[in-house]
Amino acid sequence: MSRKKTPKSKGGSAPATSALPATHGSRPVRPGTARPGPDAPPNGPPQPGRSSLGGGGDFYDVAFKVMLVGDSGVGKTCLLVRFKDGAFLAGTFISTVGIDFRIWDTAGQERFRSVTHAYYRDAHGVLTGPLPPALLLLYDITNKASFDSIQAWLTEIQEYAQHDVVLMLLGNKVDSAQERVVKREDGEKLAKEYGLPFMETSAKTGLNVDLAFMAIAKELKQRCMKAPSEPRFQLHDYVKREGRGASCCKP
Ligand SMILES: Nc1nc2c(ncn2[C@@H]2O[C@H](COP(=O)(O)OP(=O)(O)OP(=O)(O)O)[C@@H](O)[C@H]2O)c(=O)[nH]1
Ligand SMILES: [Mg+2]
Repeated sequence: MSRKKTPKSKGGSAPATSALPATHGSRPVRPGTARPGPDAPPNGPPQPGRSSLGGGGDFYDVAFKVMLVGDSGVGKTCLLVRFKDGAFLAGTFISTVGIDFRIWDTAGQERFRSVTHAYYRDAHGVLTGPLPPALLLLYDITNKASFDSIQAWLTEIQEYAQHDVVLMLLGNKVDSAQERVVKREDGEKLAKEYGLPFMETSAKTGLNVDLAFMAIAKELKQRCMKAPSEPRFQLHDYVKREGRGASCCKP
C-alpha cells in the first residue's frame, strides 16, 4: 500500500488495506493514511513483533486487507474515500480502471474482472500474511440491476476468495430515498439467505460507513488475537445493534 496520493484513475471493486493501531484500542486506521489518531502512539522506530505497512515507518500489531466489490457505480470508491478522508466524491462519476495502488482500488466493470480475480487470490498474501481478507459487497439501493448482480458476485467470491473470508453485504446510497428501488427488507432477506451481516450505507452522508469497516476490523482482530477465554465477537449482532437506519439524522 502506498500512502502517496496519485491522480484518481477511472473503474467496480475497490480493495483497501486497514491496520489496527498496536496498543490503542481497536479503531482501524483509515486505508491509505495510516496516520496515528489523537490517541494513537506516534510512529517510532520498529518495535519487536510489529509490522510496518508499505515500508513507510508505521507500525501495527495487525494489518488486514479489505476489498470492496460490486457493480460499477454502486459507490465503492466513494465509500472508501468517505472512510479514508471523511469526504464525499460528488460530481462526475469517474469509474475506477484497473487498480489504484494508493488505496488498492480496483475496477468492477466486467472488462476488468480478471484483475479482480487475481486480487481475490492474492488477497491474503501480499501484506497481511495468514490473515483472511475481508470483502464488502455493495449494491446501490437506487439500482435494481446492481442488487440482482449480488448472487453472481457471491458465486465469484466463492470461487476466487478464501473460504474463511469475512464478508458483509452493504446497500449503498441510502441517502437517495426518493430514488430507492431496492427495499431494505429485500437486502435483509438476501443477506439472511446467505448468512451475511447486512447494513445500508451512504458514502454521501457517511451513514454506517465507519461502522462497516469497524465491524470487519473487529471480526478480523478477534480471529487472530482473541484469547481462548475471551468471548467471541459476534459480527451479526454488532452490526444489528450499532447500525443506524436511513431515517436517522446522524451518520
Ligand atoms: N447519492 C449518493 N451517491 C453516491 C453514493 N456513493 C457514490 N455515489 C455516486 O455514485 C457514483 C459512482 O460512485 P463510485 O464510488 O465511483 O462507484 P464505483 O463503485 O467505485 O464504480 P466503479 O469504479 O466503476 O466500479 C458517483 O457519481 C458518486 O458520486 C452515495 O452514498 N450516495
Ligand atoms: Mg471505483
